Amino acid sequence: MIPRPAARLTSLLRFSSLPRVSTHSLGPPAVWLARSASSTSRWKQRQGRDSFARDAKVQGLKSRAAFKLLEMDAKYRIFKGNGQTVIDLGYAPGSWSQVAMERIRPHGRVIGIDLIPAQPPRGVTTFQGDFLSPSVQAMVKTFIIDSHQHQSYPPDDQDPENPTDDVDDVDAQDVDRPSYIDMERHAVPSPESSAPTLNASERLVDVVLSDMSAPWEQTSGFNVNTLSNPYHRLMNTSGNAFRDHAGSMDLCAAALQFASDTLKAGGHFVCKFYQGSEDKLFEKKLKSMFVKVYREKPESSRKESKEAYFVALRRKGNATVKLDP
Ligand SMILES: C[S@@+](CC[C@H](N)C(=O)[O-])C[C@H]1O[C@@H](n2cnc3c(N)ncnc32)[C@H](O)[C@@H]1O
Repeated sequence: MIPRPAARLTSLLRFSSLPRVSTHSLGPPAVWLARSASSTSRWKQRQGRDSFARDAKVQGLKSRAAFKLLEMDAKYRIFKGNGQTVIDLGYAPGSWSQVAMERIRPHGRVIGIDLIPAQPPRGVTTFQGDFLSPSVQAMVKTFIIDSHQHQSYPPDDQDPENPTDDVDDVDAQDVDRPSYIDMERHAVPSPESSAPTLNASERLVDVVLSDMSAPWEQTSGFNVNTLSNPYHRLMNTSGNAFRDHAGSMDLCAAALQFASDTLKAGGHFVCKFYQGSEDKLFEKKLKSMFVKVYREKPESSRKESKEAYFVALRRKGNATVKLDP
């Protein structure tokens, strides 16, 4: 039985966020307006009835998705504690990153990647870009290696539970990284932009998480100009089960290829998918690379959704996968 979220998450309450407001909005295309109003009220009604959504709000978590990861972590011990490196693919709005950060603080690091701009949770380093793009993957890999070489921890005599005020002023790590526009410039695959192949000693990641799901057309939230919860502006399923399944398998494949290149021996991998005909083949690939592989449908995942998760534990030392590009 999963402990009540409120009991387990009191320490996450300290995560508060100041909304960063964008100054312009183009507004909705006229054709979406009618659907937008009704789907917004349906969404609001559903959220109102949803105890996980309410708990998330009360506890300062960026979305109800946090509880899925908390359930899986309670069952499988995905995080081993202080100092780990966690990659959070499809991090926005950031509740999985909040959970991961809480588990691996004070010396761990969480690196989030998402298609859409979002205000990163405190202490999380983020990139905006399409993770299916080899140039984005290459940039993240290079960042992991470079930042590992330059990693600096606070002095030992500083109490990690009570960091000094100046640490509190920093919302997200200030890293020297290319802008989104720089990334887009390299979006056309070229030999230089393809992801570098890493040798075993350059595999520095402890956990790869992927909650990516393909954003569908915007149907609500056109009047929301804040980055603090961009999630509400996207639907993450198309309503077409095969399309959702096929899209999710592409995202899973990209996440697994990245895990194959970056995860340490013994590292863990968690990946969302929409159930369908191709998931067995993907599970087989996972079993070739990890000691244990489980399918999970967390209690907090909506019953009516075909969404589920693979939890793959303990990467085998020399096992790699090569997936079709
Ligand atoms: C369900 S949300 C993730 C919620 C998140 N785990 C949390 O706890 O806040 C799925 C996210 O995947 C992102 N996504 C989908 N396809 C992507 C891609 N190709 N590259 C990067 N992010 C992607 C979407 O933009 C969306 O923000």
